[in-house]
Amino acid sequence: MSKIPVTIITGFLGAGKTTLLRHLIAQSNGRRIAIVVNEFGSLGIDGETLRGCSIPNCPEEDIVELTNGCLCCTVADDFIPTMEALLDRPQPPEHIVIETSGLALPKPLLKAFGWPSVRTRMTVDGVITVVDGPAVAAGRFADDPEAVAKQREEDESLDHDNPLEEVYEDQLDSADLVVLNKTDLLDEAALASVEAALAGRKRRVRVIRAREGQVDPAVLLGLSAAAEDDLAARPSHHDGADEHEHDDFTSFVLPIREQETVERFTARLEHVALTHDVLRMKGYAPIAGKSLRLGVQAVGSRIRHAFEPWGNAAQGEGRLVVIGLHGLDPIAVQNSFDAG
Ligand SMILES: Nc1nc2c(ncn2[C@@H]2O[C@H](COP(=O)(O)OP(=O)(O)OP(=O)(O)O)[C@@H](O)[C@H]2O)c(=O)[nH]1
Repeated sequence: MSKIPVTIITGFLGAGKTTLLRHLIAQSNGRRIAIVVNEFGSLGIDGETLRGCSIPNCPEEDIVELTNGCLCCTVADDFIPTMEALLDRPQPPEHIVIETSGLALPKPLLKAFGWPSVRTRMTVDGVITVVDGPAVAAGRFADDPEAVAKQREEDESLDHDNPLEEVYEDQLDSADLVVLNKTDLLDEAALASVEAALAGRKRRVRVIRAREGQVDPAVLLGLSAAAEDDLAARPSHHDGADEHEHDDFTSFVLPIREQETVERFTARLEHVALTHDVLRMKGYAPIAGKSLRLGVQAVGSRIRHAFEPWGNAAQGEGRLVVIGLHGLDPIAVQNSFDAG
């Protein structure tokens, strides 16, 4: 029996993983693809976004959500049973795509594919790392990405005390393919500089540019990497550690009451982004006089919004998932939102 290929999509918070997945589903040409979405925090926004994608060949039951946080800590209880359940369906998927949380270290997930019940039936076709071009160009993960890449080549024991940088580098160092996304927000010189930094890394992988995650599925699927057999070539800052810390990051959900207008709501979000060091906000709000809800996405201070159906969510009850570094105070963020 041939093994079912699994593609892992990783990449930092807000890099464009869900956007890329939507494109992939829309272009799947009837191929039976099951999607497993792992979220950091307790509210599954990505799964909902995908379910609401209204793409005809994307049935809801093919989207499975794991919202219990870190995959590697829930492998036995959550992840393995989920994968087994997918395999045991009367019509098993032809391909499985896993979107990891933007804060996930991919290596523990790769290790899970060594589990006996999974190893015989699935193989990791490839790890695709989506990179947020503007965030890297702005030095969000390292003060000077090029200098760090160079230094890293020279010094294996380089001390990284920035948890963001560690996550970002672990995601890159597990990749079989890097998608440099949001090219519309960078000029050619900035793109070339980010590419140079990526090319300077020890693990050499192909980098392709993308806008709105638009990459041909033929490029993404079918890499035949068998990554589970190739762990040693994918270094991690956490190699050798039995457990890793989750305390670096925090996530909470704020209830959002009805907002007077779209502008008032986004102004409040902007105020939060300016006054607190938030990494990511996503959610939805009721807007006075509107039957649809307003979906919002914020990466740093860049905010996007669009009206969307309420789906299965309770009508009129808005929610905002906020993710930041440890110590981000929910009450202070709520106050900042209210004052905005
Ligand atoms: N300008 C621009 N925005 C983009 C592009 N791709 C994605 N976005 C926007 O970036 C935001 C984050 O995109 P997502 O696809 O939700 O990112 P993600 O990696 O799934 O985010 P997490 O699951 O929270 O880690 C959304 O507002 C997208 O619309 C792009 O190529 N250009």
